[in-house]
Amino acid sequence: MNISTIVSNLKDLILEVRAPYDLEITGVSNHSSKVKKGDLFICRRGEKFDSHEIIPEVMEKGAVAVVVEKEIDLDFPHIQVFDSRYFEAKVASLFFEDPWKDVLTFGVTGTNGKTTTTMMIYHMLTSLGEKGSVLTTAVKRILGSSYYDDITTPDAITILSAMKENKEGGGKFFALEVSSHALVQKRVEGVRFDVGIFTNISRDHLDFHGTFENYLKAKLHLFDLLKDDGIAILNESLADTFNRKSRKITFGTSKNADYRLGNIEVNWEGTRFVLETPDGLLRVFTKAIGDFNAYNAAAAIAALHQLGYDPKDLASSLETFTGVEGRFEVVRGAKKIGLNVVVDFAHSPDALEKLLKNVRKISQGRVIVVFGAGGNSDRGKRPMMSEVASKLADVVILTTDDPRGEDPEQIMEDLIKGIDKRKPYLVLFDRREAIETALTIANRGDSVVIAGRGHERYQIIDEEKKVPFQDREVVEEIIRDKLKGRKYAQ
Ligand SMILES: CC(=O)N[C@H]1[C@@H](OP(=O)(O)OP(=O)(O)OC[C@H]2O[C@@H](n3ccc(=O)[nH]c3=O)[C@H](O)[C@@H]2O)O[C@H](CO)[C@@H](O)[C@@H]1O[C@H](C)C(=O)N[C@@H](C)C(=O)N[C@H](CCC(=O)O)C(=O)O
Ligand SMILES: Nc1ncnc2c1ncn2[C@@H]1O[C@H](COP(=O)(O)OP(=O)(O)OP(=O)(O)O)[C@@H](O)[C@H]1O
Repeated sequence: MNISTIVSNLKDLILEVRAPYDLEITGVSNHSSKVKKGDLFICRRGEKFDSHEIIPEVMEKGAVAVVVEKEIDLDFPHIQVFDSRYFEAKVASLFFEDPWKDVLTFGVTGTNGKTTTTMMIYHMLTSLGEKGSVLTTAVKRILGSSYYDDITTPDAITILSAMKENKEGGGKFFALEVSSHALVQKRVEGVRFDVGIFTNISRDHLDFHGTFENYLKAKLHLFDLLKDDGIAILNESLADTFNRKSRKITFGTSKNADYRLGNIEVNWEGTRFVLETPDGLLRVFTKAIGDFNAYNAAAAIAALHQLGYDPKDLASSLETFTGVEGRFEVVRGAKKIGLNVVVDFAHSPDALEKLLKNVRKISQGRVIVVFGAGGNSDRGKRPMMSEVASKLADVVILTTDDPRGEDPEQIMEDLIKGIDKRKPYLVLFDRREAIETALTIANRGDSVVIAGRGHERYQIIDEEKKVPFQDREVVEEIIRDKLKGRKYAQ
């Protein structure tokens, strides 16, 4: 691709071009560590860094031109644009040849359930023999190959190059989890979706969005990115917020919902419910535990049914969906010491409430919960989470999550504010000790819930130092030790 192609396709986004029109671009990049020879490098102003300042470094690494947002005196091929991030998304789509075209693309947003709903779509389609790819917090799989990354929704270049790989490898669909951060930072601006799903909204990420209205607005923007014949699928509670031209389909429990859920039953084996679809009644079972998973399944089924898939095929493929790592994940080995242990990613008040209500519903014994709160994030949700825990668990053990750059003592103070002091609670900063204590004080038949970090493989301390720690692995190690020492729950 040459500069001329970029200019003719994206002229409205460009302020000034100071580069030869026949200059060939063989790649696009946005981070100095990823620059390759022949690249067009996009300079961005970030929270921590301004890559306009490292142009000499990227030139040395082989970039042949740069995109700048600031007016700078530069004797090197460059294009000045109004908005680097928006331009990045559009130029990446151009460079990777609009890889969302002729491929079924799904974007899933919402406060909770994004990963699960996206993975349900992926599971149903692959079970039905379709080839495709998925990007979520927990699973990133481009056709056959998987990789791990902390970010939920990657940057525009990563997404669009993955979409191209998917399309070139014969992928017929691409399912993408879309965070509200990504929507604000224009990471998905270069994609057009066949289906956009909005699972639900409750308080989260207000540190980033400032107000709940901004948070909602950010999420709703997903629907501006639908293809002309794209479909918007919303939780019925959000139906009134939708004022776009696209086709709107709702799911929920009221009789107005297009896909109406009923008779939700949850046990340690999974979740069962009935779904009234526009084509008749469907009985659904999934091994993913939790009544909220019935809602996630309803959204996923609605999406595929609207695209023409047979609802019965969808329901039968969902039967083998076992859930997502770190989401209501039952640690099987805990049965050997007589306990139910659940590892879950719930890190918002709403998710914690739904999780604990479900565990309570299917448990005979007491419910003991271990959780903390992440640092450098929404402080207001911390006391709300402990209030929920005090209300719904018999014993609360407060511990450390990812403190990142924040003082764990400060985070703990925020958490303690919401605790009901008349009920049993403990404060144990060391997460391993907190988990071990929960497993030790639990009696046979009790349930221990370890919330907040789900599948995550390390804790982030001292701003960005990563210390290996995975809740499920720690539980398994403690159980092994207990079995060796024969310290069974009584
Ligand atoms: C606060 C935030 O969202 N930051 C995101 C943002 O980074 P940034 O552009 O501000 O980065 P920066 O470090 O200031 O750097 C500025 C520019 O210099 C470049 N740079 C920087 C350093 C360097 O050595 N060389 C270099 O070229 C960077 O590539 C960037 O272009 O844009 C980056 C690329 O799109 C993101 O990776 C990064 O996410 C960081 C890692 C992050 O943790 N974000 C979280 C808050 C987030 O987005 N979370 C949501 C999920 C939330 C949830 O549901 O829980 C997500 O989608 O993951
Ligand atoms: N539909 C739902 N409503 C409320 N809570 C849910 C729902 N689905 C999942 N949860 C809860 O939220 C947790 C995270 O689920 P999931 O990973 O699917 O959500 P997410 O939106 O992808 O989260 P994140 O954005 O943090 O990655 C689950 O472990 C469960 O406790």
